[in-house]
Amino acid sequence: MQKHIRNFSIIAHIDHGKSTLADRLIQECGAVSEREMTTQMMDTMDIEKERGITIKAQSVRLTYVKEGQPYILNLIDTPGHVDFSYEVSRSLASSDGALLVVDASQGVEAQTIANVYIALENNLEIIPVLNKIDLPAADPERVKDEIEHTIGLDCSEALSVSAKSGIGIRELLDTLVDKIPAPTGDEDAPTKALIYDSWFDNYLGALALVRVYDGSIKKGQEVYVMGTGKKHEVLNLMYPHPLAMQKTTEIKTGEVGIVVLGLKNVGDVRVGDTITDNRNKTAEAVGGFKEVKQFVFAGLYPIETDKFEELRDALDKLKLNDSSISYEPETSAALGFGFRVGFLGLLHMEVIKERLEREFDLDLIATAPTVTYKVKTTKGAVLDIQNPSQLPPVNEFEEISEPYVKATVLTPTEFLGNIIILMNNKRGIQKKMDYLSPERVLLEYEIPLNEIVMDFYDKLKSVSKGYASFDYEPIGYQVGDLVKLDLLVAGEPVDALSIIVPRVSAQSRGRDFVKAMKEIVPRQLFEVAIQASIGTKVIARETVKSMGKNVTAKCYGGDITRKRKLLEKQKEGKKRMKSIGKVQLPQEAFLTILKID
Ligand SMILES: Nc1nc2c(ncn2[C@@H]2O[C@H](COP(=O)(O)OP(=O)(O)OP(=O)(O)O)[C@@H](O)[C@H]2O)c(=O)[nH]1
Repeated sequence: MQKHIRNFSIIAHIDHGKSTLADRLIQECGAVSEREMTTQMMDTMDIEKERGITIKAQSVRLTYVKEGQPYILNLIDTPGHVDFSYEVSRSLASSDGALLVVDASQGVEAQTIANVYIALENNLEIIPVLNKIDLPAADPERVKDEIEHTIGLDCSEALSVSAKSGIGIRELLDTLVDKIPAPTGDEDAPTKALIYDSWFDNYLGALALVRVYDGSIKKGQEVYVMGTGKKHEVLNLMYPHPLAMQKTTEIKTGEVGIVVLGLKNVGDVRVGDTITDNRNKTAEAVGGFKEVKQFVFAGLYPIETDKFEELRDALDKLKLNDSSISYEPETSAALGFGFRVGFLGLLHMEVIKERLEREFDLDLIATAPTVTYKVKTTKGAVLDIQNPSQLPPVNEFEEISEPYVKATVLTPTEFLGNIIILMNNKRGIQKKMDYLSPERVLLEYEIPLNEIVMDFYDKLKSVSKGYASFDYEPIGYQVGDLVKLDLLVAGEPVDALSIIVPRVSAQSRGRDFVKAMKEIVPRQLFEVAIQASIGTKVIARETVKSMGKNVTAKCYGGDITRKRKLLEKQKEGKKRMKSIGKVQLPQEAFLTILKID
């Protein structure tokens, strides 16, 4: 019965307690035993548990009994980090309501606002929930005012809870049953189900997590996937659960479930696609949501050149689970064969690189991340450039455009000055400044995305002692006065180190770049010139002096084990080095540009 189903997501700024709240709801509904209960049940990947962040949205089906009536609750825990906002958008597309969790000791932050907008776009019933009221610093009244002021959401009936100690959890469950609308699909219409997540399981193959809008999906049914135009037999059906998925024979109207079609490739059950009955097709697919789009691109190269095929295999396997990466082979004169990989953002890039190294035992060099530039050539073509070294010569193009974003920053007022300086340095244009209270202020900027994919987060954190929060959304392209800056090591241009920079700051960037490189390039047996150039014009130069002697000379005789250790260390260091011509460069040299202002 649809009237006893509630489909909802939990949305919040990072660390405001979504995963902890999900744990508590799971526990309260008795979906896992005391013994099985671990913290952050819904964060199943190792990296998620280690970093304490949610990367993939997860679903769980719960049963809650209110006044003797059992209700089916389909809960979706969503990630809070901006890189993974498309996960939020697809979770919300399949929900009827959202619990908006706000840390009562902190208040509204950048992702609180961003996620509420996605929920509003999907016409969801939003229930404000003030979490962490057990903390002495909790100030629910102030935070309610903030929510009303920034988002315009009525907070008179907002709930106060502590996900940690369990205060207010029953009331929350009762409220969501009362307030979140039940699904309203047509039970007799042809099957219509939205795939809102898919992943690869080693035993079962590609799995599709669906929300059924009309009709139902039955075991043994012949279904038709509208986007791919292929028909498949439903081999199995399950209800989602972080520990033990429960088998079923039918997923009914309004329900959420996992469909097993025996497919080898997740590409056959793409997120956003619609499943219908092969003999009785629905007229229209379910309306979509934000497409996954890669914003950040970087070259990934194996340190050992013969590992290229292994890297390809590893990427193929990762893609089975994380369809949000893109990759194509590229070659670099300096680094050999590798891939240009597209990511959702910098955190996503870090996570993928770490998984490739850890799960597939690869040593990789990542080049500096970059955005997609649009280059209009003199012949009238528009090229998408995701690798600075591929920018055509200056006389072959008319203009370069770069992607811009609307950036929202929330900060305690004491850091306002620092943040304005930072945003100006990053070419940001201020669009709004709104005091939420005498202590907190909201800023909106238009800013080139490229400035953000460099080390913006770290800088923002350091100028605000970690208190400012930040979110962004793309707003299209603008023409920029940009040039390519090349780096030469011992007279050789290193293509993997080229970057695109604004002309006005090219000179100073070039100087800082060579200075920083000088610190990183180890002394060689000969003198090494490090130069920055624009076209053929050298604009900055530093020299790394020759070393000549063996490092053990430092040991003044004596302790032989110390000598041996040093030699071993030197050897170990060499393994992680990359030879560029005659010069050995360490891995971090390729990310030097991220370190300079
Ligand atoms: N004191 C207190 N701490 C809480 C409460 N709820 C969550 N926390 C803590 O806050 C931190 C963040 O909680 P998470 O549940 O991981 O937050 P999240 O919103 O899921 O974070 P992401 O998954 O990274 O987006 C953890 O250290 C929790 O233990 C609460 O009610 N009271």
